[in-house]
Amino acid sequence: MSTQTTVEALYGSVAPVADQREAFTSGRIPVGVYGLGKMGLPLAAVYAETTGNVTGADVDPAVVECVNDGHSHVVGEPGLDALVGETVEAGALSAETDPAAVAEDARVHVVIVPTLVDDKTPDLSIVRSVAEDVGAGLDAGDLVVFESTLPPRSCRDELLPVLEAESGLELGEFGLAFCPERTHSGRALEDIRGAHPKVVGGADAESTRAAKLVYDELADTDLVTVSDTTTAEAVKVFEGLYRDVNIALANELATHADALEIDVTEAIAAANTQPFCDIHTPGAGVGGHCIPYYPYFLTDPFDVPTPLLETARAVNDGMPTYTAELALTGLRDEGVDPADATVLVAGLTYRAGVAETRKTPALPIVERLAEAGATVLATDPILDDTSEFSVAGATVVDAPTDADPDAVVLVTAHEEFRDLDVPTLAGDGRLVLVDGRQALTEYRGHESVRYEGVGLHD
Ligand SMILES: NC(=O)c1ccc[n+]([C@@H]2O[C@H](COP(=O)([O-])OP(=O)(O)OC[C@H]3O[C@@H](n4cnc5c(N)ncnc54)[C@H](O)[C@@H]3O)[C@@H](O)[C@H]2O)c1
Ligand SMILES: CC(=O)N[C@@H]1[C@@H](OP(=O)(O)OP(=O)(O)OC[C@H]2O[C@@H](n3ccc(=O)[nH]c3=O)[C@H](O)[C@@H]2O)O[C@H](CO)[C@@H](O)[C@@H]1O
Repeated sequence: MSTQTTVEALYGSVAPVADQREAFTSGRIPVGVYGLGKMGLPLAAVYAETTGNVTGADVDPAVVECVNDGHSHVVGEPGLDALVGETVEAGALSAETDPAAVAEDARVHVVIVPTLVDDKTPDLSIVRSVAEDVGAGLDAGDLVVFESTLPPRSCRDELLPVLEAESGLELGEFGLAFCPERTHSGRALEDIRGAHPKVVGGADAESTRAAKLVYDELADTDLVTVSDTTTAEAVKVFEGLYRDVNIALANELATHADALEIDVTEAIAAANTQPFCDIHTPGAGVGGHCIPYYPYFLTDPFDVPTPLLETARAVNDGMPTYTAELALTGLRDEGVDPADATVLVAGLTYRAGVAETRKTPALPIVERLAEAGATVLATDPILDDTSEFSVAGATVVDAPTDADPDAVVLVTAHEEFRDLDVPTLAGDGRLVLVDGRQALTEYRGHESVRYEGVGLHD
C-alpha cells in the first residue's frame, strides 16, 4: 500500500517534501492565476505545464474567451499561443472572469494584475481588489504569491491585512510571499522558465519554504531567497531604478556630443569594455509601463529625499523634446522652415517589437513637431491602434514609402526599419534623419542625408 501522504495544500504541510512536490506537480493542489495579460498569461501557461491544474482569472471577457478557445491574445511572445493551446486542450489551463470564484478552489494563488500609477502616485486599487477576492476564498494551508510589481511594504502593510480581514485567518494559517516577475516582453516564456534567478521573499519562514518549493518546480533556475516580502518588493523596484538612472546617465552624456565633438556612443561602448562600467544606451526617450513608473514606487510613498531619482526621471522625460528639436534645428540649418516641412515619425511603440504605447516617446515628439507647424506623418509596422497619434496631430501612414518627407525621426527601431532606404525617401533633396536609436548609422556622412543622432552626428 502506498505510504504517500495526501497533500492538499503546501503552507504548513508536514508531509515529506517529495510528497508535497508530487501533489503540486500532479495537480492535486489547484493553482489560481489572477491577471492573464502580457505577463499573467505566459505565467499561467507555465504553471499549467508544470502542475496540470490552473484556472486563470481575468475580468476581461475577451481575454477569457480567447484563452478558453486555446489561444493567446498576447502578440509577440514566441511559443505562447502554442503553449496556451496545448495546456487548454489538455485540461491543464482554463480561464474565467470571476476572481472570487477562482479563489474558492485554488490553494496556490498567484496575483499578477496591473499596478497603476496615477500621475506620480502608485495606485494599488486593482491589486487590492484581487486581494479581497482571494481573501474571501482563502483556506488554511493556502499560499498567496504576489508577482505584480509593488511599492516596498505593500504586502506587509496593505495586502496582508486585507487577506486576513477577508478570510478571518491569520498569517501562520496561510502563507504570503512576494516573487517579482523578472520578465521581458518578447521572451516571457524563456524568462519565466528560468532565464534569471527567481527572487522569493516570504512574510514568514514557512511562506518562503512553500514558495521556494513552487518556484523550484516552475523554473529551472537558482532561487534567491531574501528576508521578507518587503525586501523582495524592493529588489524589483531597485532593478528598475538602476535602469532608469543608468539610461539617464547615458542620455545626459549624449547631450555633450557637440561640446565634446565626439561620438558619445562610441565612447560609451569603449568605456563598457571594462567590467565596472555598464553605461546604457542613449535614445529618444524611456517608455513602457515599468521603467518610467518604478521611481514613483519609492519617491511617492516614503518621506525620504530622492534627488537622483527625480533628476533621472526629468532627464529621461526631456529626451523626446531633445529629439524633436534635433529635427527642427536640422531643418532650419538645411534652409527649410519647419512650418513648411513634412516630418515622418517612424516607430510609435515604446520599444521595438512590443505593440504597446504606454509613455512612448513618440507621442511627445509628434506633439512637439506639430506644435512647430510641421506636417507630421507617423508610421509603425506593428501597432494597430494609432488613434492617439492622430489626436496629437499626425497623419498615420502605412509605411515610410507613403511619405515624401523633408525629415525622418526614427523613434523605435523596429526590425522592419533596419533596411529603411533613407536616400530614396529624400528624393531630389537632402533629408534630415534623426536616428533616435542608433539604428541607421550607415547614413552618417551620406550626401543625401543630414544625420542627427542622440549622442552622435554626421
Ligand atoms: N509587461 C512587463 O514587461 C512586465 C514585466 C515584469 C512585471 N510586470 C508586472 O506584471 C503586472 C502585470 O503586468 P502586465 O504587463 O501583464 O499587464 P497587462 O495590462 O498586460 O495585463 C493585466 C491583465 O489583468 C487583467 N485584470 C485587470 N484587473 C483585474 C482583476 N481585478 N482581476 C483579474 N484580472 C484583472 C486585465 O484585464 C489584463 O488582462 C504589473 O504589476 C507589472 O508591473 C510587467
Ligand atoms: C521584468 C521586467 O519588469 N522587465 C522590464 C522590462 O522593461 P521594458 O519592457 O520597459 O523594457 P526596457 O528595455 O527597460 O525599455 C524601457 C524603455 O527604455 C528605453 N531604453 C532602454 C534601454 C536603454 O539602454 N536605453 C533606453 O532608452 C527603451 O527604448 C524603452 O523605451 O525589461 C527590462 C530589461 O529586461 C527590465 O529591466 C524591466 O524591469
